[in-house]
Amino acid sequence: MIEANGLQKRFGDVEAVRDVSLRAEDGRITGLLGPNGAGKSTSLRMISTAIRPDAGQIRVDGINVVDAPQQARLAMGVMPHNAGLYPRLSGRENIRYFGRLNGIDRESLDARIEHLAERLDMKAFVDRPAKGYSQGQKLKTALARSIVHNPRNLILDEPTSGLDVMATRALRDLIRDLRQDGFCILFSSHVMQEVAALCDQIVIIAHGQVVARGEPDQLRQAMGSEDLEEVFVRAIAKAEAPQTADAGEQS
Ligand SMILES: Nc1ncnc2c1ncn2[C@@H]1O[C@H](COP(=O)(O)OP(=O)(O)OP(=O)(O)O)[C@@H](O)[C@H]1O
Repeated sequence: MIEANGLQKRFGDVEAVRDVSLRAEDGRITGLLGPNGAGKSTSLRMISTAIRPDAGQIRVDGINVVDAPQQARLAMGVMPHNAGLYPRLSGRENIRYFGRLNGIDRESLDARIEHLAERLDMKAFVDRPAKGYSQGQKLKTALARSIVHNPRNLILDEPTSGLDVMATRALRDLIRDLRQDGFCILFSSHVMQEVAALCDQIVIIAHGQVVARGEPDQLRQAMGSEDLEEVFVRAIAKAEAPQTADAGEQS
């Protein structure tokens, strides 16, 4: 489980995150949705220990990520935006390298990679150099790499951006499978349809603040529209009229 409370982060004059709180449960997919520049990546980077928040608390499976970042990292798999693979290494070697960095011993690592290659249907390409991989193959390798240490929480930053329809579909299926396995999954997107297709819970942010949250049906009700695209637009409009922004937020 991932819990963040009152996150704030400033880069010089830019208030990237002003007030973000969220709770992502095990066995559920939580989508962090917002327009470009809303503060999604910054929030996920704070949660995944890449940067320190200026204020606020983050707990992953109860571990305080600011006080115990290394311990927290073991509990999380992270797929950053545009995560690259080493092109000359095979998929297996890419995954193994990450596994070794995470301190997994050689024997359990080999077994784990074999399991993931089977689970993610990677056998046909996992021993080829990554430089020839299709988008979908790259994605599976990056996903396997991010969960090689067997975390219970998975954070994905705009995982489908730049992917074609087939690769997007394959990734969605994989994410659903991981939910089935009990993973807590938190991912960001600026595309409402993307989030609607996958998420059990949606947190909408704009201008660094949470402007609405809830299950898709709760959001439809709160924003008075059946169309989730319209829900997104209305929630963002509320953020742009700050005096009414709090009224629309659902817990
Ligand atoms: N390292 C940084 N230095 C300066 N400004 C930054 C930095 N990182 C983010 N920002 C700024 O903070 C704001 C939020 O950025 P962030 O990347 O979190 O948004 P986002 O919601 O992920 O957007 P996108 O969908 O475009 O990726 C933006 O105005 C961005 O320019």
